[in-house]
Amino acid sequence: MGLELTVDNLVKRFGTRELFAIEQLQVREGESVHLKGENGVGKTTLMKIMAGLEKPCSGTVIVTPKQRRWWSGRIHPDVIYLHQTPYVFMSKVIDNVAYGLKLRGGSRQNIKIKVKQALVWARLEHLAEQPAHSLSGGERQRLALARAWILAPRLLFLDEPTANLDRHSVSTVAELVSQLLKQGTTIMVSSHQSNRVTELCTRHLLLEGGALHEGVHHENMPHEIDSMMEPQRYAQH
Ligand SMILES: Nc1ncnc2c1ncn2[C@@H]1O[C@H](COP(=O)(O)OP(=O)(O)OP(=O)(O)O)[C@@H](O)[C@H]1O
Repeated sequence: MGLELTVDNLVKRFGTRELFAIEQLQVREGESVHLKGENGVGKTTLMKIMAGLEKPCSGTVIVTPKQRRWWSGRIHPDVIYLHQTPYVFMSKVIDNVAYGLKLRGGSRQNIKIKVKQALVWARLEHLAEQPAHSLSGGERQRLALARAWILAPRLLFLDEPTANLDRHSVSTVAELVSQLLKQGTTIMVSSHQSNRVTELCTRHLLLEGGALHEGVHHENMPHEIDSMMEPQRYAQH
């Protein structure tokens, strides 16, 4: 059964200010969603609530097939939220990539193989031994994507993944996101403007004036973009 996330009557307030009230939203497996909206409208807050990292004031977010009340504090293992400014541990790049997989358990040999695959996938192999905190903005985004990729999420929230990146870095991030889509990962990406990553999306939502508006669907827009990568090389994980 496909993963489905359903939002019902979600309200978020900070003090007396109502940030948004969202009656209904469904995200189905395989979708690629651009969450658009001006700075400060609540994109981050909404995605964090959907990812189970923040509580709404009222309303529900339910994911099926595993029904779960996200704000009970439990994070769904198939859902990952990547922050706009990726957090890195004070350790080497390779250890940052391995972290989540080690928490999940598994043989050392298997973890080693997957970490290597993730580093190659995100084009970070040459930086494997470098301290993660010394990475550039673009490299950090790739590290964040590698850490997500290695855990094979079914739903991935990307919060402004191209903020402050130059054109080349945006293209590289777009290529990695394109790979994730081809592998079947459902993606919601927030950005106040269109860019090469949001262009991969077939569904567009606009958060404006505290309400969510459905945009245009481009059903047949391919997820393909020019890529120098070998697409299916590490498709299984
Ligand atoms: N913990 C908090 N307490 C009070 N206000 C908050 C809190 N978190 C966020 N806000 C406010 O809620 C509003 C929405 O913030 P949010 O980060 O969700 O917006 P955004 O659409 O993601 O913005 P941007 O595009 O600039 O990242 C902002 O005005 C912010 O200051």
